[in-house]
Amino acid sequence: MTDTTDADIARELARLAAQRLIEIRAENPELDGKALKDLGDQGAQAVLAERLATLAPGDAVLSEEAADSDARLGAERVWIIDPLDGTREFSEGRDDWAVHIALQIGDELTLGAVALGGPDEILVSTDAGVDTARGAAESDGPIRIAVSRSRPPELVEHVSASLGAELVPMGSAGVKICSVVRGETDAYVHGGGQYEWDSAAPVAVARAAGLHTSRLDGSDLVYNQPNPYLPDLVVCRPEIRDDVMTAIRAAL
Ligand SMILES: Nc1ncnc2c1ncn2[C@@H]1O[C@H](COP(=O)(O)O)[C@@H](OP(=O)(O)O)[C@H]1O
Ligand SMILES: [Mg+2]
Repeated sequence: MTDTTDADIARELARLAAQRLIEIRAENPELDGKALKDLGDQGAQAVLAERLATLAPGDAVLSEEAADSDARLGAERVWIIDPLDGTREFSEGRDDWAVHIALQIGDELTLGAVALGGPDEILVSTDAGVDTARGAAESDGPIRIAVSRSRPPELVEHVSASLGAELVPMGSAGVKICSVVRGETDAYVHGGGQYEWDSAAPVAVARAAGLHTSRLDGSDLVYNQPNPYLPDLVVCRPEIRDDVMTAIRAAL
């Protein structure tokens, strides 16, 4: 199977799940809070599980919404998926949520597709143009750091203060990483907890766009590990990497 075909599968999976999520919200106007979160998580997971079984039979899957299995550790091909990232924002009727579809082959995160707030806006790491998207929206003002709107890590306040940066709150790790890809922000800094599915797909897109991606200590983000807990990361424009990493070191 070629990368192109895998990218087509990833895009299609992201599109179908995002479409389903839009339908779920429209069909259940009386629901809010936990009930809508659960319906969204389960509905998107069901679509993805069904389509993966058809489009990529034999591949292993690591999903936020499915039981984990050791089988993925010995598998050559592993789809790392978050059927609904930004669950809280989805349940509040906002559009800062995403569907994450990544493919790990062997030791390598080979591609990612991220649907942003619905089926019409999908970033795929293999698309021409991903690498030039951020150029259009460069800013001369202060560095803009995307940060969780519901639980901003304290560390980011320190990083922001030492860089003289502006914080831009939004939901979903995928939305935040893609905001850097699209030049709407300059960095995403996160610490304190997250899992592989929260970052794999958008990190693949960010790498394809030429952005810096790493753990807060500068080490590589590594996927398909026995424990999928991957609690911190930084994604930023390469031009500001040294300043951002210096500020993070001082804040840790
Ligand atoms: N401290 C933490 N521990 C575990 N997961 C966290 C976390 N902070 C953020 N996340 C996860 O990262 C995603 C983005 O969060 P945020 O919008 O606050 O930045 C959310 O994924 P889900 O919506 O898939 O649960 C959230 O659960
Ligand atoms: Mg998530």
